Amino acid sequence: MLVLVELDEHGVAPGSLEALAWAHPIARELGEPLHAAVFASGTIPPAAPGDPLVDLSLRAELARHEVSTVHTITHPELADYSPERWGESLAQLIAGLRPTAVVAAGTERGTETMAQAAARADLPLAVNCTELERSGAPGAEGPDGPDGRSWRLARIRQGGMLLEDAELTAPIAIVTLAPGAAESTAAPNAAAEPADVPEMQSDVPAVAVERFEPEFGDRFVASRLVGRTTRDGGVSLATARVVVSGGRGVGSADGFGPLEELAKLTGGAVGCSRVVTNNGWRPHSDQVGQTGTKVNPDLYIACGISGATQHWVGCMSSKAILAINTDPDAPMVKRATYAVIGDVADIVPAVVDEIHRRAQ
Ligand SMILES: Cc1cc2nc3c(=O)[nH]c(=O)nc-3n(C[C@H](O)[C@H](O)[C@H](O)COP(=O)(O)OP(=O)(O)OC[C@H]3O[C@@H](n4cnc5c(N)ncnc54)[C@H](O)[C@@H]3O)c2cc1C
Repeated sequence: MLVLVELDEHGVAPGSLEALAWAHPIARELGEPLHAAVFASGTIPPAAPGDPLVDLSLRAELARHEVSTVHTITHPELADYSPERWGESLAQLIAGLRPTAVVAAGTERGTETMAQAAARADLPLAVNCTELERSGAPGAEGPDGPDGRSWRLARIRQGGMLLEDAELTAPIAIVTLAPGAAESTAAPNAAAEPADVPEMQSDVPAVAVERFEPEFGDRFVASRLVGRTTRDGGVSLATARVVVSGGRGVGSADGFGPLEELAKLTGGAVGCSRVVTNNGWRPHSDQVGQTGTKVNPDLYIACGISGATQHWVGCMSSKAILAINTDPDAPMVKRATYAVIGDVADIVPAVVDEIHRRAQ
């Protein structure tokens, strides 16, 4: 079984930690080793001695998730992200490895890469899955021929309004994990059973590293990165543990000042509803919901947001929701874990003042 592992500046990206945590019990159930694929472009810190491709902390993280082998995909054309090149690389790796299943986080990049890879490998793709298990006997014949395998899966559809049970028949199951559908914990006994994974140098985590160099023909068509804009610090909306989100009730772009301060004090990110982006108060990248980002923080603070279905599907996976609203009957208030009935322009500055007071 193969997991596409995305990296960020801290190592394995949060969505990929979830994908690893989700995949290893499935691999164990199948009695198969867990492999990881990483694109060794830019983000991987340099070399451990004798192992020039994957740094030690990354290997330790992968070992904690029972990964036995990491395939580092390297090519001069992969210095930057390119959906076509990533997809083609993954398709070539899949063709060589023939894993039973390939799993990626349902991030934008994970989904895009898996769609590219599946199309190039002529395999079906199931996105936003929450469950995956083999439903036929190993080696059983499926409609796709002797290699066809049957899988039962559950996946989230229609912006989160429908949980679908589905049957997938394919020689290799290509799936993405719905964001927030798994806890990003390490395997419980991974550290206790180092003998399960191949032995490496004593000071190097026991994960085998294999370099994979894809081939791109001269006429390979791919999009190319032409510029980069950096966010000024802070955490991303999709991975923030606290999201302070504002709706029409915030009143104006300036009304977001106290929300930004609260997000800063809680180490969180600012989100918003579509009314807010339609009004030009915040950029679309801040929008939470069906046509925005799906978030799953520990705490979602919904300020002056009614809780329309299209917004709710973007925040319903939050562990706790605090609604601040003047209307006690607003759907967001009814569904929230906690609610404060009042004017957002009074409540949020009061919370900010209280945090400052307690910090003194
Ligand atoms: C196809 C489609 C896709 C969509 N996708 C999205 C999406 O991705 N994300 C999204 O958010 N929406 C989306 N929408 C829009 C969605 O249906 C709602 O219109 C939108 O979420 C409402 O935004 P809101 O809660 O800010 O505004 P409103 O629904 O107008 O609610 C404002 C809330 O603020 C409260 N309020 C007013 N003043 C104050 C105050 N001073 N203090 C405290 N509370 C106050 C009110 O009681 C009310 O509950 C989509 C719609 C469609 C049709």
